[in-house]
Amino acid sequence: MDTVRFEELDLCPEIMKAVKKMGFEEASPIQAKAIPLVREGRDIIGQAQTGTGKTAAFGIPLLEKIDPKSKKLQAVVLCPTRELAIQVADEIRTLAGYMHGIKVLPIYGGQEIVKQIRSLKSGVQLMIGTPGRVMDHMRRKTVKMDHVHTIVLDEADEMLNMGFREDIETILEGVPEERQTVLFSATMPKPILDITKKFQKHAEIVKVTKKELTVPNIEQFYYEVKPKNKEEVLSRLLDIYNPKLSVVFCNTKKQVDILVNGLLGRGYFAAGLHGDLKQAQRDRVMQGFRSGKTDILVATDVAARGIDVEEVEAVFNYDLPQDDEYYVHRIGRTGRAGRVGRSFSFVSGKEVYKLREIQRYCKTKIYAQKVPSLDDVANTKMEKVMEEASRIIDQEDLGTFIQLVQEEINDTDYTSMDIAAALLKMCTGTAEENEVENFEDTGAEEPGMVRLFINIGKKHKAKPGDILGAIAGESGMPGKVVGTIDMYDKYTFVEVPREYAKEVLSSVNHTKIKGKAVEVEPANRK
Ligand SMILES: Nc1ncnc2c1ncn2[C@@H]1O[C@H](COP(=O)(O)OP(=O)(O)OP(=O)(O)O)[C@@H](O)[C@H]1O
Ligand SMILES: [Mg+2]
Repeated sequence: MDTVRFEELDLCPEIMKAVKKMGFEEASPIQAKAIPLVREGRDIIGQAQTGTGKTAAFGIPLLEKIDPKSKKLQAVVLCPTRELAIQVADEIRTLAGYMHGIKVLPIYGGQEIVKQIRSLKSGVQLMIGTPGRVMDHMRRKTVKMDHVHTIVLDEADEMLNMGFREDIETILEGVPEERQTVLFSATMPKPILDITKKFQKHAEIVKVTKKELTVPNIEQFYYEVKPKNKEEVLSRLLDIYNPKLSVVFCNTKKQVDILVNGLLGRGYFAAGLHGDLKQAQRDRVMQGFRSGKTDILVATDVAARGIDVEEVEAVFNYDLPQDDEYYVHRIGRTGRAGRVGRSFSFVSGKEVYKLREIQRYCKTKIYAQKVPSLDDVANTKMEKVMEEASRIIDQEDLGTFIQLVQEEINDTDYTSMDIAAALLKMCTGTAEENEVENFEDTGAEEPGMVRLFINIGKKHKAKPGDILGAIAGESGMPGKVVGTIDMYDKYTFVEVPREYAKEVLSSVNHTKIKGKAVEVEPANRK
């Protein structure tokens, strides 16, 4: 980052104090470039990568332009989503924390209009709103635009796309012509730039030039995954990378709901966000996510733009986005303000071509990765547990625990190794079941068969070619298991018809046969 200190930008002392309190040391490049121009009153089109501080780039000069003595509405920021309106209002309020007499109000659909009208009457100078609700207030005359001198369109390209264009036009027609109009986004597709001519006067493009549209501190990966395996692969990646917070993007509301249920069923703290939820629910979901109570936000593109949550360490494209720009915005939910992040995109079949197109558009490389196996997941969990165990051994007093283990050894015929292994197993938890349904290629030789790798216990030694009728008999399913393939001591590969596989696994667990069906392995055949 080019370094410009906030001192050099000549901010008013109150804002300077707030900026320091927020922990900003240097102005980001877009802030350094845009603040002086917006302050001069110029119309600008500001473009800079995700998470590089565009909000303060317009928020600071906007606050400086507000006359606190007048209680009239003076500036309006338009945002494409309700969550973003709330967030931008919060950031600007924080920036205004030491200023007196400035009222900032978010206005969005789904919130009680009567309450909004009451707040508006109390003299709001700066309104942050979604286009639909702002228009609504203009129609009701509960908002008067005649003293508005500045309008900001945050995520301008999104708002000017077909969906919002008319609304924006209507709003701008209601604002005095001598206004200043400022647009910001991380992406500015050419057609949008043409449209902006209609809204702005001699606009200057303020672009922080970078080759890539995405920030370099996000590592970008992709996985080829069949649609029905996506949930399993997502779980494995979550287990391996263990991100503090993650955002998972799906293309439909229905998929969001399905995935949230699936993840909850697997024991993850996930919540969904999409346009069919009531506003109160949406607020609850965002609050839960911001506070870390929910660590996986599953969302449609409503969460793709602008949302800033510090600890998001991973973004998943569960479905590949339809538009290239959306890829940029979605993955931009991580790696913000110089932090690092990772993005994982799932593609199946022909979508690989779409992914190539996205890479060309973003001018970045998205690296292909192999889906981690259950072994990889288990190893990662094991490593983490062992790391923590080493720390405890080195740093903590284990006297009483050692004594307890010793007593257990004296009372039983277990070794300390048995006890350590059992505890490790408890800590790491092994993923069993489910796999059969999810995993297509388990390396079975015959079509329609699934290969299982199971621990049948030493006394059940089976030879290659045996029919494991004995096990099947014990588990109450004679004749369903078809044959063994390989032998590794007490571990045996068996091949069973796909439709019986899950039943076999669970019945092997039920009977007294020691051990469990530990894994479904895509085994290497000779
Ligand atoms: N100069 C700065 N130094 C450090 N952090 C900053 C600075 N300016 C802004 N930030 C912080 O960086 C984060 C990202 O800022 P912001 O949300 O404005 O990004 P953005 O450029 O609007 O991204 P997007 O394109 O995703 O909307 C915020 O948490 C913000 O408080
Ligand atoms: Mg933003």
